[in-house]
Amino acid sequence: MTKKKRSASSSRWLQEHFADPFVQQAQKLGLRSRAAFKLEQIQQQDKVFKPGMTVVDLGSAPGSWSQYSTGVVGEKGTVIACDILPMDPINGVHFLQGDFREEAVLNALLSRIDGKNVDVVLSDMAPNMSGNDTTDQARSMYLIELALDMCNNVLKQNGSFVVKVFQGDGFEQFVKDVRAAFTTVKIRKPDSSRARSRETYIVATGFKI
Ligand SMILES: C[S@@+](CC[C@H](N)C(=O)[O-])C[C@H]1O[C@@H](n2cnc3c(N)ncnc32)[C@H](O)[C@@H]1O
Repeated sequence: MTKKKRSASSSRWLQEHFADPFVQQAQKLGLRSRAAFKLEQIQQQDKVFKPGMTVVDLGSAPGSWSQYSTGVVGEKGTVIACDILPMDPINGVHFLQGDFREEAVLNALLSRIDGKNVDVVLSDMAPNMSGNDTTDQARSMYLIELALDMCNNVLKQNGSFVVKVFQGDGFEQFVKDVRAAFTTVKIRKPDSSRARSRETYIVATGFKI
């Protein structure tokens, strides 16, 4: 069988990926992805996690945000994670595999959470990109709106929400909706987030209920 030749763009991506200092550092530290450094920087700036907290991690695979959060909340804390893809087990993390857009998956997650008992909702969810900007943006906005609904279902008063949002249609309205629900809202672009990526992170604290 002849090997399929890599496209120029995928070869470039691979070269960039392996030369990336955050990728190298993540491998050295046994982290599942470089995304951990984004959350670490958010924690340094905004102090969203404390030991003993309960965290929900939406779009958790391969697991570096779950690894990072369970490390900070410690044995007395809880991390409940969900992804459409499988995720290898992490000590202290309760993982549910399923599509968060499905009501049955939402209900299964809610059944693992004891009412409005969550301190932090994380969402790093991103849809599979089709290459059509309009479709991709709409799919991504839908996921983050569901994540904001999750906050309304499970967050304690003064809880926090960290969510990846792509700049584009719907961004400004989403920021407004988050501002209505939280007392403080910051828009962050961590150093480890690639400059050319439209991704930003909204860090919202002080959930109003
Ligand atoms: C950028 S990755 C998350 C990386 C993760 N935060 C980490 O640190 O390892 C985005 C994830 O969102 C997940 N995702 C996308 N759509 C989803 C959905 N409808 N339900 C659950 N997970 C979803 C993808 O499967 C993917 O694993």
